[in-house]
Amino acid sequence: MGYDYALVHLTYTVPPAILLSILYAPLCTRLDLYKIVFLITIAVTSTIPWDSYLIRNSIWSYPDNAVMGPKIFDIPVEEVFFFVIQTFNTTLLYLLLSKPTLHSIYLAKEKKNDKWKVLKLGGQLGLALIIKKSIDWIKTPGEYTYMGLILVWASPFLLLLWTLAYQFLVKLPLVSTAIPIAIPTLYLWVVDALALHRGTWVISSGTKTGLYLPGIGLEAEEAVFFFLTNCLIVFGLVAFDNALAVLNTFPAHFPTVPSLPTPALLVRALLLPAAAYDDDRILGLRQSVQRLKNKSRSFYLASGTFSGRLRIDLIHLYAFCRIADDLIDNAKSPAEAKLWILKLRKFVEFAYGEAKKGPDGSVTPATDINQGAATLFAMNNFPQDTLLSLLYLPTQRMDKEPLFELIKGFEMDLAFTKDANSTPIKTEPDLDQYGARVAGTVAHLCIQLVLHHYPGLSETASKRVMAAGHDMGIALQYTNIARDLKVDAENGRCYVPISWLKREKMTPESFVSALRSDKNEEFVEKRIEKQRLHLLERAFGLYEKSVGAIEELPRPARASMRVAVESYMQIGRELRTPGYQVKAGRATVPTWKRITVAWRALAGPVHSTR
Ligand SMILES: CC(C)=CCC/C(C)=C/CC/C(C)=C/CC/C(C)=C/[C@@H]1[C@@H](COP(=O)(O)OP(=O)(O)O)[C@]1(C)CC/C=C(\C)CC/C=C(\C)CCC=C(C)C
Repeated sequence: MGYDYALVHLTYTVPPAILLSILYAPLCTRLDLYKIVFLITIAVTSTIPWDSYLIRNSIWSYPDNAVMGPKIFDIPVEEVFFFVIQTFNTTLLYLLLSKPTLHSIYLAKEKKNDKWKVLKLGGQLGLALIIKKSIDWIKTPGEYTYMGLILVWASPFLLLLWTLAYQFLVKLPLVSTAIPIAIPTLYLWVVDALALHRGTWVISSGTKTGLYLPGIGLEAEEAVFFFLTNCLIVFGLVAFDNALAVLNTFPAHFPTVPSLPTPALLVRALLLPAAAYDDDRILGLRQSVQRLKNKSRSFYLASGTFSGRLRIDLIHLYAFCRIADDLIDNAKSPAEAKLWILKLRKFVEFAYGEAKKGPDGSVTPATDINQGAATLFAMNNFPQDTLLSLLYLPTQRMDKEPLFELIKGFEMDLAFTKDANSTPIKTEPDLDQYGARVAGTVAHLCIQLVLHHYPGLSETASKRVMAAGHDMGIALQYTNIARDLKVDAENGRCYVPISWLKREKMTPESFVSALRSDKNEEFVEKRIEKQRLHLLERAFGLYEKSVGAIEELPRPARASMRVAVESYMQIGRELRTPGYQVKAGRATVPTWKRITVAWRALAGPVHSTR
């Protein structure tokens, strides 16, 4: 009896497991736990018979003085623990690295005889040849026996996973495929070489090739073994995510998706022929994600922490809001902006207008991509690259009133006709109303989506979170205005209420001129800063009043909502830091700080104005 093998775990496999667990804990969902347990169960059950066979046939062995003693089917318990910990570590690394990935956008509809068929067949053929060769090697015992045994065990699983998930294995970013294979493989090569040199485990000499990995002197079989086992784990996870992406993306095939899909449902999703995929849905999602990625660093980061169909709905909602705001903001004339407002209203009317009431009073809701009037209207009136995002706005899951209110908010901006003095924001209540329209509404819609996907909150609690969300939306809008004072001034806009400016003996026009100038006297700069701080004071007042309500939201959306709010309010915290200089007209939050803020928000309630 000895502790050498146990020591290998204590020194090399357990510390990374602890580190990865600490890093991933705030991001971990029930679905992630399900994936981890699923993968470990498959890894352990599929490896035990093979490993046991190898030990009983003396391909490798463990000196008595290196292991503690207890065995399962002749395998030392330390070795069984190895299957568990290796799968755990590689899985956590994969989950961590692929958190930002929205898997649905990597699905691809297949057409007859396109490149996908060739690729799938090529991979299958390659793996089938490997299986054939390894059987030949096993049949003639000798120096290729161990290599043959490794390949004959791993390749059929790889063949199966390739057949089910080849699209994702090829298309996913390398950070979700190659990196989580490469890092644990290189690490385990070093650990294995050290253990072999110490004699913790021994490979018999008659059944190995005698080839070594240059540099660390590791047997080729061991190098192949660790590479393939990590491939198996990552391929398995990719197939799992492929199945989830199919389930989440195609409601026509899978109307409802349980929070923890059964293995049978996952297999059914993987077996859906890629020719049956709805490519408009995939393209629409790709366009909405691209818009989110290009336009908002805060919400893009936050979107990665939401999951399933809620994440998809929020991304389409963001795209709709962004498209509407941009069409109006970038219009070449007030007349064009007015026309966009009319068109947006009409589009929303059409999008909601298709619900039909039957003679018995039953309501047939509009389908979420309206093949009827809304589609036709959008095709005739909106730019090509906005169509799919508009059409996939999740109208059946949200009220229409907030959307009309949002458009009313955009309409308020049209009042800035001649100069900044024509502002519609005369008093603080005017600014609150503007914030309620452009942001309170967005909060209402976001919360509605959350409550649709995670139902069960009582009516009173729902009302409470809606009211708090409304205030939080206004808080974000105040922050947005404080950040964009200079940018808005360049466009002749001033959102600071006239009543506030009056106290400083300023008008919107003089305030805008000061913001545009680089040569202000110190007292003018101080006045500008005072207005910015006043806006932020109100922003944080509203934030403090409403932030607690996030903890009343359904648990699966709580932490993600915290990230969305906190990563935006961080802009306000930066602006409030004494001595902070606004660069290029806009306050930005460095990436490392964004990630830290998001991580802290995921870990638990934040409640901080500083
Ligand atoms: C995670 C994810 C994808 C969320 C989507 C959130 C979403 C739909 C945002 C829409 C943003 C948008 C373009 C709205 C148009 C009107 C507008 C410009 C509003 C301002 C947003 C700023 O966005 P951005 O900085 O990108 O815009 P500009 O560069 O300035 O043009 C706003 C500041 C409003 C955003 C308001 C919210 C997202 C609501 C926040 C409140 C909650 C989520 C509720 C919290 C819950 C409780 C219970 C308190």
